[in-house]
Amino acid sequence: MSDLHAPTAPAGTAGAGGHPGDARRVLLDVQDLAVSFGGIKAVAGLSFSVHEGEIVSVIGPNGAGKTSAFNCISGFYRPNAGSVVFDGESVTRKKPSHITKRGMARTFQNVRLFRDMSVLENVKTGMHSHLGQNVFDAMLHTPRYTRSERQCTEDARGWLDFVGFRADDELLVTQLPYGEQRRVEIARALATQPKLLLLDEPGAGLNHSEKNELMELIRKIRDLGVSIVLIEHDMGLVMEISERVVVLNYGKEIADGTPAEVKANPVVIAAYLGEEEDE
Ligand SMILES: Nc1ncnc2c1ncn2[C@@H]1O[C@H](COP(=O)(O)OP(=O)(O)OP(=O)(O)O)[C@@H](O)[C@H]1O
Repeated sequence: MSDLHAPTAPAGTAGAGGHPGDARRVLLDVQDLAVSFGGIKAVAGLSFSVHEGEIVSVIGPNGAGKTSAFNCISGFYRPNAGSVVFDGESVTRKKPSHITKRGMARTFQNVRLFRDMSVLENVKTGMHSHLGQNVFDAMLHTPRYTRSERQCTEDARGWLDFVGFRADDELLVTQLPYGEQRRVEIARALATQPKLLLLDEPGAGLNHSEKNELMELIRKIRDLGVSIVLIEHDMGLVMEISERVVVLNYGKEIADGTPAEVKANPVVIAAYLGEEEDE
């Protein structure tokens, strides 16, 4: 399997929005991010940062702007204001393909896989950003192409194995149960060799034992040197897995701290109680 390389630049100090006292290098720094849709301010001045090797959860009531923030950070939405600096480079308003190449990968709230492709082909699409093939190699099936295809298949199977995929990788993804589709999506994201992985509600639709396996997998990914940011509604999962929790309400962060700090924060409690009253 391909090696995953964590960034090797020297450690700096925590940037604005980071947790005080965290001396690890800041990998992602989001400052004053904003995006609106018509009159709706989905993200309204969000600032937070993520350090190398950190697991951070982003939580908040429904409609708080979590997915919109992910979409701005990963290039799927163009923010109206603010900045996103990733691994020392401004990636604000850059295309998703550019951001993926720089080392940021993501999954989606509703699994997004190529429905007419097999599991293996789906994972192989994650590798195209860093393959040495060109269109002539592919057309003429040169020895270089054949070699690289073989390596690609081997690596894709390695990632499927890593995420604990148990079914037949020649199946179409639509033939898989939901939990397995989620694993394939994570395998495809890992195949891009990311430094940072954004997971949008990875626990949604999973049963209790699948959620435990997911937590194990997230820790395994972090142990490769990959930083992880997850949006998640399952508070049990969030509190157990996260080193730090960023809480959003109305597009802004209202708290940023350890799970224990956030759980005891009256502003956070009020935001969630407000949600219950709205229902
Ligand atoms: N493409 C869009 N067009 C119009 N409005 C949008 C769009 N994307 C998000 N919104 C609106 O922006 C607000 C924030 O939505 P977003 O999905 O980011 O919240 P969220 O915190 O991820 O919510 P949930 O937890 O329910 O997934 C909502 O009012 C939503 O309706």
